Amino acid sequence: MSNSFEQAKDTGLPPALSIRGLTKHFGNKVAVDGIDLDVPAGSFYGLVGPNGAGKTTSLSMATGLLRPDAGQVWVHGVDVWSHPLESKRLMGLLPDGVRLFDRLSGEQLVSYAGLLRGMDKDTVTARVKDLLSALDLSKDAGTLVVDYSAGMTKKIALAAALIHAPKLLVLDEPFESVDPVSAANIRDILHDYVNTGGTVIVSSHVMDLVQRMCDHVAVIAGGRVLAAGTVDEVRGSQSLEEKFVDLVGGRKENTGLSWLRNS
Ligand SMILES: Nc1ncnc2c1ncn2[C@@H]1O[C@H](COP(=O)(O)OP(=O)(O)OP(=O)(O)O)[C@@H](O)[C@H]1O
Repeated sequence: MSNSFEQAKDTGLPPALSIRGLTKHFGNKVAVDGIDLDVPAGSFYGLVGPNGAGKTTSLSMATGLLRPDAGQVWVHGVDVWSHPLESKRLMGLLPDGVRLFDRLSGEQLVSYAGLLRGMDKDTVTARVKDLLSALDLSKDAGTLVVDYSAGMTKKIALAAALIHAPKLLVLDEPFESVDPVSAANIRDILHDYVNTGGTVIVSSHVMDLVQRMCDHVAVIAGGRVLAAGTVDEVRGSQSLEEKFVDLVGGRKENTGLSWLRNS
């Protein structure tokens, strides 16, 4: 894994996201244990790890939503915690499980996100229309978000994250509950975004998806980075799923739950 200074030497640009020594405790529990990570600008970066690995906590701290106990984070060279407004302008976020203003319609919610970002009304109106259409939500534009399904809610939150055309998109579990056609549409949008200079960080439990979709990956477990680099560097001659199981361990022999067997 290169550090931010090597990255700067290679491309003349700072990484899209650079993390050093990021740490978070909850009581006695170490949720994130001194993580270092560089996400190159223009990469499609997967973040994978078992349940409770520290992915959401790391992404929350990296994006200014949760104050770290220690460590620093830069987005395109801007310190997230000392320059919150400037860094947040560069980012679009799809957080995991954060409540939306769900008494707004989908159209109102995305418009509100654009207006909050200081965009003019005409641009917001045009982009909302484009986003709802690209995410197959046009016919539900007037429905209250509280009445959306889980997958529709993910998609409208993604639209709100995209409206200001950020340079870095951070997506926590974006495909959870999303149907296969919508997921394919979202992947197309994200690939197009990366091909035109954006950077995407996506956390996921679906190794096959990360292997196909991402060019870089970091494996996190127990609040530490176990491996990071290009997908090919990390997986070597194995599939990403096999490598993940090797790195993380924890496969159980199927000897338990005898009471669950019918024969
Ligand atoms: N607000 C909190 N209070 C106490 N403990 C927390 C809190 N948030 C997270 N944790 C703990 O920190 C650890 C990391 O949690 P985190 O949600 O970051 O994991 P994750 O990798 O995103 O997991 P998953 O894949 O299941 O979503 C877990 O042990 C979790 O129980």
